Amino acid sequence: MEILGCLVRDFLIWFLKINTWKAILLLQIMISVVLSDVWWLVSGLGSMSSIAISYGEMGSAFCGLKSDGSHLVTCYGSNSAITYGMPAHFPFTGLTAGDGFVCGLLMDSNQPYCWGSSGYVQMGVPQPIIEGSEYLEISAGDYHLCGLRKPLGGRLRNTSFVDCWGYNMTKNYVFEGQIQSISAGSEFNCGLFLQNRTVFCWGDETSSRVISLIPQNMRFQNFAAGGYHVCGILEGVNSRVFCWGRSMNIEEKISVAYSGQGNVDLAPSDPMLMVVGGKFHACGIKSYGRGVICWGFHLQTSTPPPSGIKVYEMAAGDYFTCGIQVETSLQPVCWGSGFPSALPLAVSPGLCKSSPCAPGFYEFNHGNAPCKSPNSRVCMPCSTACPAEMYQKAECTSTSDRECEFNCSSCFSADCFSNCSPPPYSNDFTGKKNGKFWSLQLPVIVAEISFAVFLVSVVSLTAILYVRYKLRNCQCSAIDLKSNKNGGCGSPFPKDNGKIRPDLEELKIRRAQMFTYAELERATGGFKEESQVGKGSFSCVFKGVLKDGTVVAVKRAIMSSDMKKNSKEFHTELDLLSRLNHAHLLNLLGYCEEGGERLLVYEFMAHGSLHQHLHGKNKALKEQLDWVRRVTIAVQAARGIEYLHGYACPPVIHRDIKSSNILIDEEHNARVADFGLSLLGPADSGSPLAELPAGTLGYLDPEYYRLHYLTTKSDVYSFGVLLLEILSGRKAIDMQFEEGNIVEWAVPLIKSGDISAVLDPVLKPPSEFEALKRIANVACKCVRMRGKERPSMDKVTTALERALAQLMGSPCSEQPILPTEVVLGSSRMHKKSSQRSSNRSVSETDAAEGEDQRFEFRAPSWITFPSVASSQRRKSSASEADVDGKNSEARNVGNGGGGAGDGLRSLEEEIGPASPQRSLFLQHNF
Ligand SMILES: Nc1ncnc2c1ncn2[C@@H]1O[C@H](COP(=O)(O)OP(=O)(O)OP(=O)(O)O)[C@@H](O)[C@H]1O
Repeated sequence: MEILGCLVRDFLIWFLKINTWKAILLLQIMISVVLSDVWWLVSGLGSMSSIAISYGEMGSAFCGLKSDGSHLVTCYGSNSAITYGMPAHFPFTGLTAGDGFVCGLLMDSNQPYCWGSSGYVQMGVPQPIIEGSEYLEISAGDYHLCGLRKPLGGRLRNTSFVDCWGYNMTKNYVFEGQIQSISAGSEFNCGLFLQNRTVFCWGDETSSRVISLIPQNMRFQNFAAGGYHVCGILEGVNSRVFCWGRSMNIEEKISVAYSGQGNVDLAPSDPMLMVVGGKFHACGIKSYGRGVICWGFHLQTSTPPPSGIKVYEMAAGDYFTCGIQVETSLQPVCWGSGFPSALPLAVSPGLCKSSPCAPGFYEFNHGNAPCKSPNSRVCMPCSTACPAEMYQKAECTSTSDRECEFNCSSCFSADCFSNCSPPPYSNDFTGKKNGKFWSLQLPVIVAEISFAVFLVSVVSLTAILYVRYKLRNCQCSAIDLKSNKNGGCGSPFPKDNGKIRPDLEELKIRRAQMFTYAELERATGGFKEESQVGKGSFSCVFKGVLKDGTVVAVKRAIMSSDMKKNSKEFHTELDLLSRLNHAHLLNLLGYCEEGGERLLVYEFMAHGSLHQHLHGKNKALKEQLDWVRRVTIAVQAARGIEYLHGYACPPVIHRDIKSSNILIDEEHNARVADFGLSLLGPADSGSPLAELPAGTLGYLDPEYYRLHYLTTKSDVYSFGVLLLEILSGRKAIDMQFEEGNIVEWAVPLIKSGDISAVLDPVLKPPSEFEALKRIANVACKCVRMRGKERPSMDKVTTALERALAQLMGSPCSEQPILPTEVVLGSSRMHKKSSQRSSNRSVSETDAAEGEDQRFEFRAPSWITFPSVASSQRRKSSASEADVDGKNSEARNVGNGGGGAGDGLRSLEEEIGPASPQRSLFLQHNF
């Protein structure tokens, strides 16, 4: 509701910002929805078309079928493997492209042929291929290609066959029902059933959620998959676009707005002829006038789509899109980021077909015929019915598009007026024609003006009332605060009143406060050495006392030229950080940014860090940390991380879970610190999406370190190392032992059943030894080499809670009684949906189900949830038994935990190089 309120308010503000006349026109246009029915054509990130765009680390390249009708291909771009490796003499029916490669459907054999380079799809005719198989359409995702086989007759006429090649996809898929077309997204594919016009998808939906979000009852004319979303044009009169997936919704808009890196526009309501999908955006050709409109994510540096031109064919790369303009000798124009805006080659505006154009299409002919063969032609979809204010001058025929003209007697848009106005210098008001014009238009204009005045009055009145209402509310809350606290003296954060200590709980749910450098300097006694309580790689931490008596920890960045950061980004990120709110996260209270100084102000943790307890010089501290305390700390830290992954909005990957970032407060409760620091890391490359792995040696997830594949499971790995550290009392890396790496030392011992060899010799083994065994098994699962095989944090938390209950001698470990029940953010809002297809294929069903490794959108974190009992939470965890160590560890022995070295070696072969841009986009924005 709050979000809706914000949107309505934003809309009103924006509405008032634009001038009244425009506002009225807009309102009228909104009121008059154009009813239309269209046939059209689509092409996506990888769908087949006469043009295709390859993208990726090797550079981008545009390929198209030549405009002379020869069906030969021509390419342009910075990926030389594509431009030089292009098979110049093979005629193709259509093209598609993925990350680093382009594929064409060979005209002669109807088989795909690829060129460029890909670690996953074989270049040439992809292998293995069923001999003699012929394809109707091909479509490429990031690292795979799929082909829809030509339909068979007989009893198989209602069965469709799709063959795929590439990363995680090499399979022959069989579907019940006739598929009209397919379109590949980044790591998934979708198809449109011919009969019931529903879309189904299959593949990996981890990052996109396109499978679980498929609209069940919507019928589509056609559709296109993008990187992490799908957009389709709905059947019916208004040909509206409907999109689903991760990059297209309102949460994205909010999260991207907070990250300050770009914008997310929502899908338009205009009738569309065609849509294409880029990595995180989509573009469509409007049904009338063939203008382009784009939505979804766009970087702030993106060039907007061209206006005032007619586009006939479109294809999308990752962050840009190109279209063919017939008016400029069939040369492509491009917009977005990372590609030239005009390309020096002429390409066909559509695929040549040998059959006559179907109803709703007309034969394209713009001077010279685009197809060489006299019997083939490019068929273009007819524009939809004429928009409001226009009447149909000529119908769509087999050779020409529908023609519409403005109806000058019912103008209400600027376009219409300018079209209907008499030409300049003939403004003769006494003229017959003009006299007629004005006699027709005058009543309309008068009505428009009266309506405008009325509308402006209503909107202004509403705005004034709204502002007054808000102001009154603010005053009330200020008064409330005053009266509630300290007999009405001072603001809730009394910077200037040294006597009043602010309520920390209240601070938690508010944004971070800005401090002056002088204030913090005073609080820490001039950052004197005695105030220093810790030191990190990039900062020193000082204990300080604010003017009001609040004890705080002030983290002061060590000054370096690299630390210069865009001030706006700094604020945006602080804003994000200050929205995290959980009992087991260290709260950010404020910040200071003055000159080169960067200071963060946190709650002070009286008992320092877990690292100090486990590995500090004071041995007594380690002994004081008995098994119950250690496991309690583990449970609480797990809850904090679980919140970051599952409930913070946008979710946060911590990236630096380690014992020195687990702080212990006055009541001996654990708090995860340094969260979101990834968001505060130096931004330098100009591209918001490029960054190198960061973290601490010994805790760093090998998958992330080696392949830059960053997901929430990277934190799970680090947490596994932390668990081993808690159990053994050893440092993550300690070269005084023969086996210096804790994972390589502990995992084989645990797997061989020798848990006692791992336990900290400083403590006696507890009577409930099984509980520690359970935790050791959880730790082993967390440090598995492949992220997909690690449990998610919610499952880890549940398993640890049970172990803690057992350790505390609870008679029923299914109902753990916890020392400190989490108060905030522990309600599970969304049940995770399993990876599934709405129309399962035969071969899909035997595919192994991986662990969840994804982000999910949750209610915003600043909305606090009622506490939910652990047993309740457990119900939503699907397969915790696996985490609990009661089964299948043996099954996973070969998966890495035991043989870390082997796992690392085979990792790059087994796991695709997650596009760093993709993972970092997710990391930054979701
Ligand atoms: N809020 C706090 N209250 C009390 N002590 C703190 C607080 N924050 C940090 N410290 C202490 O300061 C130390 C350094 O913290 P900091 O976050 O700067 O570095 P780190 O996480 O240990 O290392 P790195 O920056 O290399 O990751 C911590 O280990 C802890 O002992």
